[in-house]
Amino acid sequence: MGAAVGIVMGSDSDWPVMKDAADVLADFGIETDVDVVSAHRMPAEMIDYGRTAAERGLRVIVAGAGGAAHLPGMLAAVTPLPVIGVPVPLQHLDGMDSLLSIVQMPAGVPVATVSIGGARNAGLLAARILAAGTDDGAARVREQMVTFQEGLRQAAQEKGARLRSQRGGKVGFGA
Ligand SMILES: Nc1c(C(=O)O)ncn1[C@@H]1O[C@H](COP(=O)(O)O)[C@@H](O)[C@H]1O
Repeated sequence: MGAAVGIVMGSDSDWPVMKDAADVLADFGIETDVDVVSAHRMPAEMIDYGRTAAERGLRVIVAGAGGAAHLPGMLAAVTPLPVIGVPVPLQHLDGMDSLLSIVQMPAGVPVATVSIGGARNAGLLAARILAAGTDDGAARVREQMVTFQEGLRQAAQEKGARLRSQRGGKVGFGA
């Protein structure tokens, strides 16, 4: 089977952030296709990528960009697939520029925007979108997600236990 999730970014300089999306999807055994696609610098190829994404078998696109981040919104304009936008923080403005560029989409063209630098959550959201299907593959991802969530619950409980023991039992509900 080909890649179900396309991970694209405006430049290879975004990869240290965007890698987290690829890594968590690999943990779920979900195949990804990674590339640099820039709305600003290669508009024709970007439109082509978005227009052909669904027919190439992609089911979700994760798009990250920094600064004036038009890439996620422009992809959402030309594909019927769900697009998850990742604001990439740059040296100036700490990613606020990118966040506001991605999140403030006009009505009719949704981009699901995660937090600044939140590529791991973008990957997890892509997995959840795939898990919402009715096929066997979706059921498999759903089961894995439940196991993943159980891991989060256990880790949070351990954090509480550690803190309570450091404080001699003086924190926690009703302390
Ligand atoms: N925001 C965009 C777009 C776009 O939205 O089309 N294309 C490149 N970029 C961003 O420019 C930043 C600097 O890129 P360089 O490091 O290549 O100079 C990157 O964060 C990229 O996502």
